[in-house]
Amino acid sequence: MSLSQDILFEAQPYLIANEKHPFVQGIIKGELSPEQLRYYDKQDIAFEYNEVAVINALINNSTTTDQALLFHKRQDMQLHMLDDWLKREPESMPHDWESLKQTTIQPINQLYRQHMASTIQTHSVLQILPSFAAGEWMYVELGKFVATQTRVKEEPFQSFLSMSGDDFLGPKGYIQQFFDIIDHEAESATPREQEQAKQTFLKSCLLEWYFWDAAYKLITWDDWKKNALGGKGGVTL
Ligand SMILES: Cc1ncc(CO)c(N)n1
Repeated sequence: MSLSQDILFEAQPYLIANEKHPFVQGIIKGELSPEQLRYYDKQDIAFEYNEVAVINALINNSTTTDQALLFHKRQDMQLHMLDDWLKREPESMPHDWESLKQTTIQPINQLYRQHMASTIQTHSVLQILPSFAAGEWMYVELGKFVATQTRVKEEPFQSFLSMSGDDFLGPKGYIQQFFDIIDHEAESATPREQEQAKQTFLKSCLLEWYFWDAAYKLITWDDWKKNALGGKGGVTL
């Protein structure tokens, strides 16, 4: 079994848990409040900017020119997507550089961003790529899942999880190419390095669930503070 097959097998329970999460169910049914959507929006733009740094590291540490070109193409898409996102200015939340820079990175987002960024210092595509590819894979799979459900047609729900299309799917799509790169790099890696890469992927899948959960419950550092300083022994956030 290739490393990517092994990873995907172990990632299945995480995918099912993400499908069941009330935020994902809320996208399908159109049952999320403006506050929940705004929280997600703000945190996710900041998350995607962090991905720019991770993709840069993938370009820097590519072991072939083809890899570098693929990551470069993905980076181009990322920056265009962010540019389009920032141009949308709903009344509830202006999307511009200044307000984005002032957005507080909330606890789970910080944990996830740092989980991904911490792989950069390995200078290894095998260690960096799974941290990023997991979220891509999760969103594409969730997109396929919501497409099988009777989902509401109204915006913003309809456009949610629509990260599919030819760019990501099929044998030449990003997802398969990322897994091919992981398998190629695994060939010259030790079992321990392969295990580390797998655990990195699975941790990203877990943090995907917590990312929905934080948006669903609107969890902030203030909640963490109140919980810690409230003198009631704390509850699980
Ligand atoms: C948290 C998160 N994970 C993955 C994606 C897909 O890029 C996203 N937009 N946000």
